[in-house]
Amino acid sequence: MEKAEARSGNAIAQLLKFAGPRRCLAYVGSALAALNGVLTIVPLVLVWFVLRDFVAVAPRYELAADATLWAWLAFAVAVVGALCYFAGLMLTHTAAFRVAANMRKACLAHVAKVPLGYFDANASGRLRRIIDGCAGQTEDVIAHKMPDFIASCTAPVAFLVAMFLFDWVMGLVCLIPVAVSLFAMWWMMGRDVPEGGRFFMQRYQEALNRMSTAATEYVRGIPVVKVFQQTVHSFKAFHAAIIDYRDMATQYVNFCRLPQVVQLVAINGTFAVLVPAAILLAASAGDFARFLTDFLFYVVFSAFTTTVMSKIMYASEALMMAEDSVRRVNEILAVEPMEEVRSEAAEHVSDASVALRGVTFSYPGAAVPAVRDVTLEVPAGATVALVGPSGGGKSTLASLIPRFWDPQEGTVAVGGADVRAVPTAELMDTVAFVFQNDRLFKGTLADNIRMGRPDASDEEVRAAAEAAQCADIIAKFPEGLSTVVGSAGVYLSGGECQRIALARAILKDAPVVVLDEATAFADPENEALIQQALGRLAAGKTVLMIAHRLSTVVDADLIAVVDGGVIVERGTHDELLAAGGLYARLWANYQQATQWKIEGGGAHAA
Ligand SMILES: Nc1ncnc2c1ncn2[C@@H]1O[C@H](COP(=O)(O)OP(=O)(O)OP(=O)(O)O)[C@@H](O)[C@H]1O
Repeated sequence: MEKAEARSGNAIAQLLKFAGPRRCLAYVGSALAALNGVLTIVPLVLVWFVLRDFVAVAPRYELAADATLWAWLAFAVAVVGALCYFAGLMLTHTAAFRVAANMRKACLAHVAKVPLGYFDANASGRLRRIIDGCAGQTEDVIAHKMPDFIASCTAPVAFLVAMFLFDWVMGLVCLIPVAVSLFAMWWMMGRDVPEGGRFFMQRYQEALNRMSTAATEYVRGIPVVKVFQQTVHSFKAFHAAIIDYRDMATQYVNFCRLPQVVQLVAINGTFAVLVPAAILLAASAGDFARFLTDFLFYVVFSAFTTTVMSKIMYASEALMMAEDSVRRVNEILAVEPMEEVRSEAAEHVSDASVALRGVTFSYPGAAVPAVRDVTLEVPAGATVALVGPSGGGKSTLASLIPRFWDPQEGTVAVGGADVRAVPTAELMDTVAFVFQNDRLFKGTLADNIRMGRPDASDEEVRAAAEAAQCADIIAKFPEGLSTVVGSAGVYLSGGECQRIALARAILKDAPVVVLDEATAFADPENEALIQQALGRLAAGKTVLMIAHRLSTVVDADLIAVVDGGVIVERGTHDELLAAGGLYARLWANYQQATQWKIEGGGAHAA
């Protein structure tokens, strides 16, 4: 609730900045809306003139010569008012679309520059909700609510002026409910109290986010709940999120109860003050006919007040939403981008070596570093394996090479150049990264592979698929490489997805390959195919491999054992076995586990 809570006015100004030069459309649209607010009063006044003329000559109505003129004038002003409103809306809509589009573009352009590791901590669903949802919300605010709000504010001002044309005492009486209603609205939304509307939208959105995240976790975990016969309460986070949301909403409703009732009574109760005032004033009215026509004007106006105040109320709510949207979008835009080196200061990759020197890195907000003072040289063409207990820091080390994060201390060099000084495109061309759970995008298998090198020919895509042992996947579907991933009936197992991802990396043909080996493959057949694909990918390349199964690292040029964020041992397989340290223990455990598997399998077969 600190600096981010821009006031509604600021929020609109910040939103309009996204419209660029087109924000003048929003200003002109708002001016037209303001004019329309004034013009809605004028026909009421003119109709009152008609009434006054008729009352003055009653019952010889044909003598009211000007009445027709006033009536036509009222009609003309109403038409001009409607045209102003229409033109204003057209302009605010154009500005609103521009704001929403530019907001989306700014966020997308910015997230493209933030460290890739940012996406680990910020689920794609949450980012999508902010980028798309907030932009959508602001569209409605700029296009409709802002002009409505302005028109609704200028109308009472115009009325204040008009009021002096008639009976100003009755005019003042009519304004009492308006004043009470504005006070109630300020009470609900304007005050800087923690339970007030100003902060409600932020807390409401946060509670909703927590609830939807917890709900997703809950749905994902349903199989576990069923298998272990747990109740809903086992999902404490979901339950707590619902209770939290309920408490927050209840607190807000309790807070709003009194001011909302006062406001609704006030905006609907103009008659309650107008009629007694009229009764009191009638006794002292000199010209009763004139008094009656004035009274009629205020009767018509009181209905108008209700509409105006309702519009102000809804617009205020929308402005609070805009404020919240701006805050969320600003949160994204405030994420420190990864600096792109200026071309004159750029360093270029000269070979396929990788070197980490004195590297220390802590995740944002983490109390202890995930890796500490790590130095590791990987000569061009060598295969280095990172092994070690879970949580030791292997993936973190590997992720520093393609700049998922930048280390706080030390340097990471590829081909002799500090990765921070290598232009992003050059670094991405040099390093291929194969994740444990590589995702496939909605699109054909060929599109998914071609992402490795967009200008690759169909033949090259096919060759990469074959090298990655994908022949059986392609043969499985009648449309082969043109099969759309994610369409009905197209399901790829984890191992199959990884082979497609390997084909993508093979097609990319980058000289440095960072491999995060999958912990578990679906079946031995898949595993053997993946090993072959990995072999094809690694041939002739510099490979940094995070290995979970030690059988794959036996032939590595160097094995680095990572534990507690530091490299505790390094050497070849034989050297490390001879040293009898952590690696030797891990190897013994691994051998035992494999033995157990074989025996278990044998027993099962028997
Ligand atoms: N995105 C993240 N944000 C904060 N901390 C993280 C993040 N990713 C990993 N960590 C922490 O950093 C430490 C090292 O994790 P890392 O994933 O690098 O280990 P690992 O050796 O690759 O483990 P595994 O073999 O289980 O994949 C762990 O304590 C982990 O909790």
